Amino acid sequence: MTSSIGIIGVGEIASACVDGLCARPDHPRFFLSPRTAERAARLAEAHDRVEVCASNQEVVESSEMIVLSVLPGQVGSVLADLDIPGDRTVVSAVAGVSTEALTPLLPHDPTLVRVIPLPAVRERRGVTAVFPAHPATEEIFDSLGGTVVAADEAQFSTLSAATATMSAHFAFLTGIADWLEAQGWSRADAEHFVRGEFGGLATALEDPNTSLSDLIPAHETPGGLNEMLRAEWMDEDNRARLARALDHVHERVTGSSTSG
Ligand SMILES: NC(=O)C1=CN([C@@H]2O[C@H](COP(=O)(O)OP(=O)(O)OC[C@H]3O[C@@H](n4cnc5c(N)ncnc54)[C@H](OP(=O)(O)O)[C@@H]3O)[C@@H](O)[C@H]2O)C=CC1
Repeated sequence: MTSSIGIIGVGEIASACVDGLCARPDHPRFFLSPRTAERAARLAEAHDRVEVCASNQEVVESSEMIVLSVLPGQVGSVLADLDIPGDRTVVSAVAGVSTEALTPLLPHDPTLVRVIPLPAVRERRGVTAVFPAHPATEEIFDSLGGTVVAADEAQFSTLSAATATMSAHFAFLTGIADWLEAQGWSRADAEHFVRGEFGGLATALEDPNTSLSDLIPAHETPGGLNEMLRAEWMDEDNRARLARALDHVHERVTGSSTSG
């Protein structure tokens, strides 16, 4: 595995990666940007071989692989201040900023890989999209839960669009709790019940031998209540609206620029 990883942008997703990787006793050394001092200090205190550098450039000097995990609107100014040698690998987690947009910001032409890590990497259960194929990057993210490698950047961006569905999932669960509350349940009981109902379904998702479409009949009785709700709620119109909403997000992520 890569022996040293630098992190520029020690935010939510990068710290989830560091926590996840540091669960392995043989984890790489980490060199963190000093910008988010409190979070970087927590990571350095929690794990062996994790150091906070004096500057972003020191992160670059110390690391074989540099994970770039700032917000899309920050990436231009962050890279303008850095000199990244051509023998480094830059792994960009920055959403929606294409290789074409990043390349002019990396004049020494380091290897550039794009990834979409998800928060579950912290528990080593996050499947990360990677483009292009890059064995060292895949090894890192395989150890955090798995990877899918896109054949081209257009295909990669479809997974970026798919990640936009997470909060809608929670909005769906909130809608069920809202309905229960409107029927007279306390908010606490309604939420407790919905959390239990859906938390229990995670196990079904973990079985790779059952396709998602097979999980539908596995969770309904013919002519039963689940079938009734699904047919009325997730009808053709609703599925088409979901596909259209994904199209719109996809259009947004593919029309990217470094100004985010
Ligand atoms: N969260 C997620 O689930 C996912 C996020 N992403 C992408 O990953 C990137 C990071 O997201 P996330 O972790 O959620 O965002 P955060 O806002 O939590 O993290 C961004 C970090 O970058 C730091 N930063 C800003 N400017 C600089 C700088 N000049 N030098 C060093 N660090 C700097 C910020 O510090 P400060 O707070 O001081 O500004 C902050 O700690 C984004 O592009 C996002 O789109 C991709 C997949 C999933």
